[in-house]
Amino acid sequence: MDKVFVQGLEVLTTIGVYEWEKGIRQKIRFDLEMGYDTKPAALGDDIGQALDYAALSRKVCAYAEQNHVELVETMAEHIAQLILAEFPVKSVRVRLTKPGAVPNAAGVGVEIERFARANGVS
Ligand SMILES: Nc1nc2c(c(=O)[nH]1)N=C([C@H](O)[C@@H](O)CO)CN2
Repeated sequence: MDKVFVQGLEVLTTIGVYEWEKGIRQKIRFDLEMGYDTKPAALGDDIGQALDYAALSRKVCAYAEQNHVELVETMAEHIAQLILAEFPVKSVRVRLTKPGAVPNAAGVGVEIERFARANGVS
């Protein structure tokens, strides 16, 4: 399956399990990979048949900025379900990194993969 990806998409949001985290915004980073047939867009050289990674990135940023959760797991799941619901993709892989959350680690986080249902509804 072809893939369309977005790498290193950074968002400032309120996320964390500790009280001190609930009053601040922290940076999170998304690496996204969508299963999508790119051939029709390529044959027609047509953005209308492409998975528009700019539009997708805007939706992800808006959601992550405006919705505050405790766990990186929760945010990753919400983003995966948002993409499956709003874009005609076959699958989505979401890697969410929280840089600087753990001293001496460059980043921590989760990576999940979710699939569209067979009938195209997620
Ligand atoms: N599996 C997880 N472990 C932890 C999380 C999380 O979201 N998932 N979050 C925290 C704190 O919010 C941490 O990021 C603050 O430094 C701790 N462990």
